[in-house]
Amino acid sequence: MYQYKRSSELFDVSKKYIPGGVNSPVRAFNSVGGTPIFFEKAKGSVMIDVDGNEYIDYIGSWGPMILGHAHQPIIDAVKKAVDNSTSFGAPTELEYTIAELICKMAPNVDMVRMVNSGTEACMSAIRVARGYTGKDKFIKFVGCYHGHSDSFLIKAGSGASTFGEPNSPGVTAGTAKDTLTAEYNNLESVKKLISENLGEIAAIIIEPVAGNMGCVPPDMDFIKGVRSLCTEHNILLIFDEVMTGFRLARGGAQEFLGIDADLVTYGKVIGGGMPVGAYGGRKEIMDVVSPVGPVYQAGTLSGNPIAMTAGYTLLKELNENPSIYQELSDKTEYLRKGLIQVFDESGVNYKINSMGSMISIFFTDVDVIDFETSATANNEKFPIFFHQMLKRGIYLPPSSFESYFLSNSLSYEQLDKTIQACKESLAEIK
Ligand SMILES: Cc1ncc(COP(=O)(O)O)c(C=O)c1O
Ligand SMILES: N[C@H](C=O)CCC(=O)O
Repeated sequence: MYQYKRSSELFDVSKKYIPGGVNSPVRAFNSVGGTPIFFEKAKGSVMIDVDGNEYIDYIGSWGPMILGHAHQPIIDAVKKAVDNSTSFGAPTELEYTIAELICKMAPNVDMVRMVNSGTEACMSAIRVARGYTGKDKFIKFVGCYHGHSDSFLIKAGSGASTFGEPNSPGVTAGTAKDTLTAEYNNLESVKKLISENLGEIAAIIIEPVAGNMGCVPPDMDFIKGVRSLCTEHNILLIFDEVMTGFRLARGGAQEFLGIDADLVTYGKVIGGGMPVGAYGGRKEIMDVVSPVGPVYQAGTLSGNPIAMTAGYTLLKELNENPSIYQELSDKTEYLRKGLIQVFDESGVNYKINSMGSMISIFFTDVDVIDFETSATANNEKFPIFFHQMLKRGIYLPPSSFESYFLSNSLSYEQLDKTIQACKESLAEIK
């Protein structure tokens, strides 16, 4: 029987010094209730909390733990790197090495600039698109999340929707007016915005496989149509690959879907769990970035040697072992089939979406194709399921608006345990 005594104590004292006791809102368990679990350590796919409870992890630090926690080659490389200093604030050879590797792995990326988070990467990519095209407006999709910079907090997914604040106070009307919102998987909504704002749109930014309204794969006609519209109207297509980059395939969603982007943003994965982000694209576009061009973007700790070491070690392994992607897909498919079987037996309404190693369960009977349909699953069943799974040692994202991320360190035995836990949990929510 799991008990959360120490987590509870830590949550109480944290709330005194940290807003809501957490450093990022989705961690607070607000939409599922109860006490957030405070963790002490993790190895592979198992996380251990401060009360000594063990969980099979389906968050993977929100994506980067593709090969599992405390992956030995990353730990060894980082230990070695810290001896040489934790930051120089000056260029290092490693920055060139990882940039070259990213450009080799990712299609349409000739140049890449490192930043410190996915938010910074997306914010900078929009600035570059504006600087390159000389236009101000951009289109995003309802329920997609591109970080917490002002212009993205308009109908945003992830924590913003979980907390019922898709439009955040603090974002001025002046900023919001340049963010146009279309419906995911609805090409007509994109066409309409373009025709209403002809010649004014710099970029369309999209999660090519959405993960911040749960996992919502793109309809291929839709995503191809978005690409064509961008080409036709001189709009830059920005793929936000903070979740999908180097996860769906070596070349991320661009390779996985066979669609070319003009700019791409990356995040957590390229830091192997350290705080990193990056944006990149064709040379002619990236040449507008300072100090070559006039678009200013900087970062004191950008290209941090420890983060670069962790990221390079992970990317190198992914690059050299493409079978990892097949293994991950096979495991996700095994889990999906197992879940379908126990859900069908249970009689509980559900939909499961998955793509590559991203998967989500939705407690709804409508196909989940956009934010509106995803929101139908944000109901009373989800918190019950979440806590039933938790007490059986399965750690899922504490919000119905998040994707699960599988790690290749998951064993088939752990997947079976998860399916069995799901079967038992469903019996509790009928
Ligand atoms: C698709 C996407 N873009 C951007 C971000 C923002 O990244 P970060 O939280 O590192 O700022 C996230 C995750 O939070 C994300 O999932
Ligand atoms: N959806 C977000 C990242 O992928 C959730 C993580 C966070 O905002 O803390």
